[in-house]
Amino acid sequence: MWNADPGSGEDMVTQGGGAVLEVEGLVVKYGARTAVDGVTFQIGRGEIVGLLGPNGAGKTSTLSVIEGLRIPVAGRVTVNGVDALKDPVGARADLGVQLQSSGFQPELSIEQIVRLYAGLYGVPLTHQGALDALNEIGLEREAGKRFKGLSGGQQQRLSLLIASVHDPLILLLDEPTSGLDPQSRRSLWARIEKSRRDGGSILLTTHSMEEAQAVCDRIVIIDHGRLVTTGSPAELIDRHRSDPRVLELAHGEPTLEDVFIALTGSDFRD
Ligand SMILES: Nc1ncnc2c1ncn2[C@@H]1O[C@H](COP(=O)(O)OP(=O)(O)OP(=O)(O)O)[C@@H](O)[C@H]1O
Repeated sequence: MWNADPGSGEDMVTQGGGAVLEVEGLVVKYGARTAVDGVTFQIGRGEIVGLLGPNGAGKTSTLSVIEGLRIPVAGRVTVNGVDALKDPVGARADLGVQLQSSGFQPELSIEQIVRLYAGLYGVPLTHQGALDALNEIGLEREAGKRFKGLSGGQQQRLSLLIASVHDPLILLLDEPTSGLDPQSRRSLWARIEKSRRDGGSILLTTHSMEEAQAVCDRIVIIDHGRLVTTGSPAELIDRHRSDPRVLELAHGEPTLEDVFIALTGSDFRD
């Protein structure tokens, strides 16, 4: 079910009738420090794209600009044809952003949180509607609890539900499965796949190469704020399988992780 190697990213974008997200020449600076240095990539309709890179590569900074939380020094972001820098509110209507746990109101119950965000996104839910939505992620019985009373896996499932409650065209997920046990991780993957089946596109970051290989149609690798390469997991492995650095790292058949380390180096990052 996962990673059926749908072909190159270019093909996906062309077949899908155009990109739903275009990032072009993005430059993000913090003072004198350049965090993102001219990154360009596109996401086609129904694509799951993994934005990968070592610590400090510029992934979160890139997502922050797409989400409208940070103004870039240069570049363009287009969400379903809308210039996200000129019309951030218009662009946000098509985005589902996974909030970090600290973003949720501590005094509200889970049901109230779901209904609050559904209302904000313009898809108000009744009491039963909220319970049905919670039932989908196995949290119906926790409806009266506070967010902090949920386990890590339950919190992640809830934040993914809230990010996707309005069926956004594009879901942006920053390390959606970090710290989760294998069961919760699989359940999150299933929900991500469901969003895609419903016609959505997903841009996610992860440090798990196993996850990227399993879930993503296409990988965009960045390092030191610059695009290193892009392609489906199978393409990246095929393209680099004879690279001496990959041959040295691989134990048998090369993996995406072997290619990733070969391309980004084995030094520790900040
Ligand atoms: N608010 C900030 N102020 C100053 N520098 C920042 C800030 N946020 C990020 N940086 C720097 O910008 C660079 C890119 O950071 P960013 O968080 O985008 O990387 P990342 O790829 O998401 O890293 P990680 O995998 O560790 O989350 C890093 O050098 C980081 O130290």
